[in-house]
Amino acid sequence: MDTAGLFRLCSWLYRILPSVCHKPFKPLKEGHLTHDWDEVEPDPNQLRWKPFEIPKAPQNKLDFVSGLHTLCGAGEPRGRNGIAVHIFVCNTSMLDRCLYNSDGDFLIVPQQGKLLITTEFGKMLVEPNEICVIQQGMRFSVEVFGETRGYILEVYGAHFELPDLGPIDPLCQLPPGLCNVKIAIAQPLAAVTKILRGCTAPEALLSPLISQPAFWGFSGQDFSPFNVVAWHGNYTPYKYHLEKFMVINAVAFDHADPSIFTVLTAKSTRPGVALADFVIFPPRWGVANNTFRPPYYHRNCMSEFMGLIKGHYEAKEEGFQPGGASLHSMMTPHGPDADCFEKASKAKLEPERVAEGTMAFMFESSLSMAVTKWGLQTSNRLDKNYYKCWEPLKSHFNPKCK
Ligand SMILES: O=C(O)Cc1cc(O)ccc1O
Ligand SMILES: [Fe+2]
Repeated sequence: MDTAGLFRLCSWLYRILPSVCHKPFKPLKEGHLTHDWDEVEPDPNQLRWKPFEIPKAPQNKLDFVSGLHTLCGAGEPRGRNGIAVHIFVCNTSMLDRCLYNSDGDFLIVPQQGKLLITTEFGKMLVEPNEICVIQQGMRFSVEVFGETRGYILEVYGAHFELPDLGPIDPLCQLPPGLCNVKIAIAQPLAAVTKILRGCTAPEALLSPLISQPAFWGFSGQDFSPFNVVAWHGNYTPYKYHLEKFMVINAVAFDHADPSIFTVLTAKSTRPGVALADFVIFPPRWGVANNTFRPPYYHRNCMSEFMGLIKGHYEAKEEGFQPGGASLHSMMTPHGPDADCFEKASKAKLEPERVAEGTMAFMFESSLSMAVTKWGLQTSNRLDKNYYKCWEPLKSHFNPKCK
């Protein structure tokens, strides 16, 4: 039970047997999660990763849990203030085991492969271009159908909610803009009544425990952890199709801040400053006049982690690939690559489709994120040449020009 905004979040689950009947938890060596942000020296550079590699089954079988890797983050779960970005790569379903996160909430962004997620509230099929949120404490198990990859934003101490909409949330008309909860958010429909397998596999119920960046597990429960015959309440997992986002943009001139593309936000304790925003860059029209339409060059007070679900990101046609990522730390300069700059500077400013067939996203945080050892070294996916994409930029300043 928790509160977020004006709503008390709470659900009641009616079970065949209470969850409490189980053997003691034991620490487990599983996955590669951490919230040790001092593993390696901080790196203020613009960072970009090539697509994270998905191991091949059957030689290297990984499920959703064993294929989890922490890439970057800040803060920590004990103090209930922080975030982590994880990458998951897997090829095998979680068999006879499930997971809950006692530290925080997971916003899951599948990039390749569908996830069939069984929860205590019901099942959700989550495909690339959809996202789902599994909140603190909710047990779930993930079935996959081949090589699967995606991104996770974890928040400690806050829940995701719709961003404050200000003037685009009219009292007299429906629907309000951006991600409209009334028409768009789907919750699992039915309680699961008949998943009867219990936690019989070794260490079948896994939990990353507060203060331990590791999994704990128990086995020997002879009834299903999903033994819920009915539930009611508003604290549930949910999913959202990114195509349903109502995109708002500048229709006269200038480049609007990407916070207009915020799907969900997790508020920090400082009013107006997000612990983390989940922002998308969907297909849309670009119509602004007298404007350099791609993102401007900028340095700002947020950490910007970006991923690409499909297609090409408008500011970097090459190099930033689906299944890869980038991180621009606070105050680190970044912006369109030289190709994009040249093309957009010469382009005729007619209405044009932007980002057709594409879905890029950003996890933007007011915290200063550090990268893990896996991110900088072990994953071996860091693009050492990223900085070169800006090298061809040349000065066009010519005071004699009319
Ligand atoms: O850096 C990025 O590519 C993300 C971004 C996009 C945009 O349109 C404006 C600002 C911004 O940080
Ligand atoms: Fe940016």
